[in-house]
Amino acid sequence: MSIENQGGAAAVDTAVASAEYRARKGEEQPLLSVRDLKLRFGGVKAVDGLTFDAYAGEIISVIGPNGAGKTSAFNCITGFYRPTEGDILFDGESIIRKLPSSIVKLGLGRTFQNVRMFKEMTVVDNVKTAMHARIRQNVFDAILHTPRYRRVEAQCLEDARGWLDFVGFSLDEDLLASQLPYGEQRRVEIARALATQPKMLLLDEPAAGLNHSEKQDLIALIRRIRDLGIGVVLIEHDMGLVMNISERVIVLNFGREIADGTPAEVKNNPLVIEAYLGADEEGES
Ligand SMILES: Nc1ncnc2c1ncn2[C@@H]1O[C@H](COP(=O)(O)OP(=O)(O)OP(=O)(O)O)[C@@H](O)[C@H]1O
Repeated sequence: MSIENQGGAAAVDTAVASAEYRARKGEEQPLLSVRDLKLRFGGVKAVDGLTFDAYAGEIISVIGPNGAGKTSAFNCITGFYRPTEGDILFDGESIIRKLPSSIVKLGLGRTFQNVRMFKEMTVVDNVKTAMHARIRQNVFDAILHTPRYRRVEAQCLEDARGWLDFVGFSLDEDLLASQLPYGEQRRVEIARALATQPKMLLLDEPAAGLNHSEKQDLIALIRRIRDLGIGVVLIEHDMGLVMNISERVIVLNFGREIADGTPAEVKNNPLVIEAYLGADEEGES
């Protein structure tokens, strides 16, 4: 895979994005701050001293060859793995000892490389379930179906439909998740993540398995999410999409960050070119 000659007419004005980022750095508190993060699996350094900041309302991509440590880093940030060393601050608070469910409640949502939904539940119920992560329903209200319970449920239903609409889901909300084509499952997964009301959303390979037109829809959707003021951090192998949409790109190789800059900056970075060429050569041998 090459990272050269990617991007396109619709790519962000990276010079402006870069200047804005530098102006913000030091002035504004980052929403997410990853500090010298390390994760080892036995002798393997999956993440090796990763440090970066991410801000609200910004689209960042984390790229790197297979095995570079991208998903491991995401799993540390979202509480699925406990890092070996380092710290992760979200909204100024350390989250490295928190459970994934608590991290979601703080406002850090995510999607997974392989879609994770309740396959035998309807689409709309899948989204409502995600909302329940934030809503406290009294067990007696639930059993007795009190007016309070019915009011909260009605609000959940309305919000779930709102998020399905927002992601462009146009099929029947009462279909089972297992009945959906793959591209629609991906949309609903993003609706589920949005329903947790994140301040920041981590998307793990959102374009994987999508066709060209679905990718165009995804690009528009990610921009709409950013326009809500939500920070978006994505891991992605589709370089056309990355270069088109990202305001900033962080490049990992062997668990280490080798570049952090605008798409134009990283595309021309010799270390990045070498990392990708090396990966291509390994693939060919
Ligand atoms: N649960 C695990 N146990 C042992 N080693 C692991 C585990 N998860 C990841 N690794 C190793 O850690 C390194 C980083 O893997 P990781 O999946 O984070 O990379 P990645 O950049 O997300 O790769 P890809 O692009 O292929 O998804 C690899 O060497 C991988 O083999």
